[in-house]
Amino acid sequence: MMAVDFGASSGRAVTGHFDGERLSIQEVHRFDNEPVQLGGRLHWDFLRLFHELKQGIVKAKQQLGRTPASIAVDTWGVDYGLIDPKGRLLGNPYHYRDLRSESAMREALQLISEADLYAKTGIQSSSINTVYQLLAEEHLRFDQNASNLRMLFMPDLFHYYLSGVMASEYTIASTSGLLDPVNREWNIDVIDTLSLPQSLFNPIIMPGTRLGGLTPDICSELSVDAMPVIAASGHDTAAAVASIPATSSRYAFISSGTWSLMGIELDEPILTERSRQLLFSNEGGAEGEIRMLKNIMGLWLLQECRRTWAVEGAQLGYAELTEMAEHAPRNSSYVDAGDAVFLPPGNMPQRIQEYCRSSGQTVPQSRPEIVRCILESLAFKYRQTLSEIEELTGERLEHIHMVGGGIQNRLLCQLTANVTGRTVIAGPVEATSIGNLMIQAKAHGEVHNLAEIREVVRQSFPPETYLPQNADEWEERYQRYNQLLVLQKMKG
Ligand SMILES: C[C@H](O)[C@H](O)[C@@H](O)C(=O)CO
Repeated sequence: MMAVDFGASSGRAVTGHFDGERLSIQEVHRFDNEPVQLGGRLHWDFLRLFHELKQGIVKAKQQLGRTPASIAVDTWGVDYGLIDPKGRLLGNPYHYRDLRSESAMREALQLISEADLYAKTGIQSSSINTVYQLLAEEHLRFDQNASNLRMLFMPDLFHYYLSGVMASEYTIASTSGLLDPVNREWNIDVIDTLSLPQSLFNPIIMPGTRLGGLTPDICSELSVDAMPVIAASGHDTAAAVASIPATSSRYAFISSGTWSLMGIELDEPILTERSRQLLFSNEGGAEGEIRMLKNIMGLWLLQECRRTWAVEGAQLGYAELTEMAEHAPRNSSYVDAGDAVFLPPGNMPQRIQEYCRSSGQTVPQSRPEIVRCILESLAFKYRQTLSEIEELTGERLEHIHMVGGGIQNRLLCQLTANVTGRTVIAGPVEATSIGNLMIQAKAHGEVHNLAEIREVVRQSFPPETYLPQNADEWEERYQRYNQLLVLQKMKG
């Protein structure tokens, strides 16, 4: 089998061999995912990404010596492409960090209240949500043809160009702010209230659905057989959560990458006014369960600092940045890693210093101090989010499973254990690709449910454990962080 995982900053094609007990994986192609600023708007470079996908298929066949048994694509959430009646893509998809949807969000909330929208869709209100992006869409506002257009989320868009089949896979559709989290279907009432054409939306399919084989064009272009295209779990976070090597059900998870998605798995959504105020979303899982989670800015803060420092002439690797933070002077400045001020691209070191200055804190000057401030602020945000999850569920969670590329930052894993006072179980790094591959294995009937998938992951990719250290010292520092946030909120 092969999985193609598109993250917000990089992508990879990974082959997987499942022998009935263990999964072994091989990365056959890795590539950068660089968005493009064009005419003041931020876009994904879809043609480039589709080319990289095809490179991945060619290299997978070379590595395996035959066409893989199947393929599935997963990507980040919320973004989409529009397809015209002739099946053509109407331009490069917009990037969710493009701020075009902010005004559309304000307009939408004139038509339906935030509380009502949350009760009907269970998604935290954010301008990145697909619902607001669609309302900002020129093609829908001014195009006579609007009612003949079809919307395909990023993984569905790749699957369409591989198989010719249009459909909306459940987990990715659940990131839109347009799905009813109870019946797991489009919320027509919301769609009509916002005057979006119903014809835009494709039928919802559940994870593991076979869409069809590769098109003859793709097969002849790449000299491969028509392997099945499977809509495994299109949303990368859902694929990552599916591969958590958990033994019990009472744990919190953190899917760590460009974003940190922190939450818990539930049978049914929590749609209370309190969960809305705390900015929790109810996204869909690989077996129809609910991932109640919060979007936290994550390592995007570090990625953007690294990009800014590169422009200043300092090419710094992530390991180097972490090393610097390990030896940084004692930090006492924090930012709220949930604050939307950090969403758009830009000079992040300056934005962090400005945040500390305007909140009356010591301003971190050096790069090591800024990295340390970021990592500690993330760990404190995880602690705050953990207590909110426990408040909403009424349960104490004994440990935290951390998965994804971000766990390679061992300092952040240890800080998370220290600040939360809980055991952190870290792994696998390639959780998204592994989850994608194992849901394909399920579609092939090789495994039957999430519990079996997690047993395979545990045996194949043993996780690492971090135990809390110096809990008292971190408890006192967390209280200071909390006071700071409360003050910030009061200052609005
Ligand atoms: C916008 C983010 O991509 C989305 O909210 C998040 O869930 C994700 O997909 C992270 O990869």
